[in-house]
Amino acid sequence: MTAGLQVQGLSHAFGPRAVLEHIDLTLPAGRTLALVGPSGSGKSTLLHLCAGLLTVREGRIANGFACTAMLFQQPQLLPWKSVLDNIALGLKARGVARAARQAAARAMGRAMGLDELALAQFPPQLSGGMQSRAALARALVLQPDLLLLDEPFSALDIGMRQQMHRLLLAEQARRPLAVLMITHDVMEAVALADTVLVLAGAPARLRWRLDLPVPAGHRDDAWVHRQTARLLAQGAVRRAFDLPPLLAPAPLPTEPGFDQDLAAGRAVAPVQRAPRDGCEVLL
Ligand SMILES: Nc1ncnc2c1ncn2[C@@H]1O[C@H](COP(=O)(O)OP(=O)(O)OP(=O)(O)O)[C@@H](O)[C@H]1O
Repeated sequence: MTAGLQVQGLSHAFGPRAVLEHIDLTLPAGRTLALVGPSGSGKSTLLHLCAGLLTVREGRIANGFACTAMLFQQPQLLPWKSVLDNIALGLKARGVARAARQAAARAMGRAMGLDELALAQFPPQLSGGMQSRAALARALVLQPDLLLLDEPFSALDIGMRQQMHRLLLAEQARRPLAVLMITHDVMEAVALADTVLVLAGAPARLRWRLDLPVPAGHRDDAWVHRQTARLLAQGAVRRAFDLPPLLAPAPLPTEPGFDQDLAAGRAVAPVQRAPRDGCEVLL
């Protein structure tokens, strides 16, 4: 039985065009892994392969989680169903009786900040932020142990986005929910993830890995800003995003964090625990 999500030697091509090459990653229970990279680098392709929406042709993906849910860039709520019924959709598909699924959907919707009026409305009547809450509730009501996030918060303003982050972190504080997320927003990745992986190149490989030892629930804005600056100061990361070199590199923050240049020496060895603070690093 596979523990967590394991991706080994994964490559993918669309026709003659190679998109991903030799991707290795591991996501254990309760951890968050964020994939960042330039547009078109294959983040969605990798996520869709993990979700089973694309067929793996080279390499291996083993998903040992019992229940996987996914959130897309658009909330994708059914406009002809009430918000409550939208949240309950997955439970209906599982065959849960109407009264039980509505009770569970109501409780999750309320936990996501949707009041009775919002639950009774139809999706087009809600703001984008409320629709995002409904989409998150629809995923979490299934009690997934793996959540795949395909930039679901990208259209939200910064305040709304942070509210969504808090809801997600609250769920992770309650139970060991693993999250694999892709985002364009490096700061969002640093705010939420235990590990940030930078994907770049054509075909894309993992170029950089940053392990963040402070639990996401204990990070403040200043810490996130410093760690983001630290990541974006790395030459390999700047090259990945086609950013010009820094003229006068600022001193890197002294907080612990483990940077790994994955492009230098591709031999990926077993994952080991770093004794200093329990972060996992590729050695
Ligand atoms: N179904 C497909 N058929 C052919 N090419 C595809 C398909 N899906 C994606 N691609 C190509 O694969 C490459 C990677 O696309 P992908 O959407 O995975 O990148 P991304 O990093 O998620 O991009 P973005 O950040 O802009 O969403 C792109 O060049 C894209 O055009």
